Amino acid sequence: MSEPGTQVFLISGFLGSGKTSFLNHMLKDTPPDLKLLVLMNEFGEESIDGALVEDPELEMLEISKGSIFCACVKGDFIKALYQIAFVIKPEVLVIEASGVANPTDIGRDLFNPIYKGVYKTLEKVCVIDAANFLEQYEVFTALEKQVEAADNFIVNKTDLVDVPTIDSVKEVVLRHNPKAKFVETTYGRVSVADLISLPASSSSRLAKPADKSELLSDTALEEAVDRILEDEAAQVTPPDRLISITCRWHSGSVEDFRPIADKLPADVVRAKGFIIQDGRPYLYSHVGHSYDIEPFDGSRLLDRSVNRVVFIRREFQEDDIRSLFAEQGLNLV
Ligand SMILES: Nc1nc2c(ncn2[C@@H]2O[C@H](COP(=O)(O)OP(=O)(O)OP(=O)(O)O)[C@@H](O)[C@H]2O)c(=O)[nH]1
Repeated sequence: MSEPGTQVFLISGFLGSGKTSFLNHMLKDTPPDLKLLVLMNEFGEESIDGALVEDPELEMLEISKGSIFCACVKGDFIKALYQIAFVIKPEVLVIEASGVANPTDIGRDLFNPIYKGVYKTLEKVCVIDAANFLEQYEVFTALEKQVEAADNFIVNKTDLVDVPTIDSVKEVVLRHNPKAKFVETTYGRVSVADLISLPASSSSRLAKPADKSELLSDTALEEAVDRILEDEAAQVTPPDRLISITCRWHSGSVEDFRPIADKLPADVVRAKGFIIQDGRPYLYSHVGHSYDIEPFDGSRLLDRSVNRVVFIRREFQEDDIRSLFAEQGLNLV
């Protein structure tokens, strides 16, 4: 019998398109005994998505502060893949890429000889925000790269648009990826079987962690990472110039924060975070020109000692956002 390998499933899609919503749906839809690992990648300096994953039992790794496909944290990504391939050895690895990722090189990364063929298959799904795609597509190169790289497309947020808009979105996607296949939905509710073929799970087939003597030494692994990063064909430059700003503060209510969300500079493309009021967390999520603040019932561990919001924007400055907090009398820490 051949050594069981790992099937890889990449979820791409622009900031706020609905990747985590789809991931949560997908996790409910997979057999409970399947050994599945999620690798979450966030562009923001601080991870918010980790707390949004609804399955408290889930095995999860997080790489924040940049895109796993860009030079900034690609080294961490390659090392994490090494650990996953030989120590964790899941049957399925689901990677949620950051919303600004350029996934062009993922195939080359996964099938690098250092992983000795452990990564068997790669399927790529791109989540599209039907309400914001046509506008974002004009501005952000990452979207074009994500569209070109994917096999399947989830056209999400169809509740917010009319049929001609959905048709226009698909037309643009097909122009860059003529083989694109589409599923339309809301809140990422898609039957996973329509997108990927998961292995029939059997824990008896699970591979054992490799013996330490079989693994590359730390130095050899660093050298392998350097070779991958130095590959001239690799696309390790971020496709779009964006920055992330993290704001933390202690006091204040949801209503104190709302005027800040109302007055955000127009170049903020995504903002999200948690506001704690009377010990209860509220999830703030801002995409495009609108936002929601709703009670959050997630079961994952959440730091309730501080309010924290991450803003992702195009202008490389933060004073205007910090001033909005000062105007509201909220002292940042
Ligand atoms: N109206 C509507 N809102 C949606 C839908 N899907 C997701 N949302 C909302 O859109 C926001 C972003 O959804 P997420 O699933 O966090 O998106 P994401 O792609 O993981 O976001 P990032 O990780 O920040 O890039 C959240 O407030 C969701 O509740 C949908 O189909 N319709």
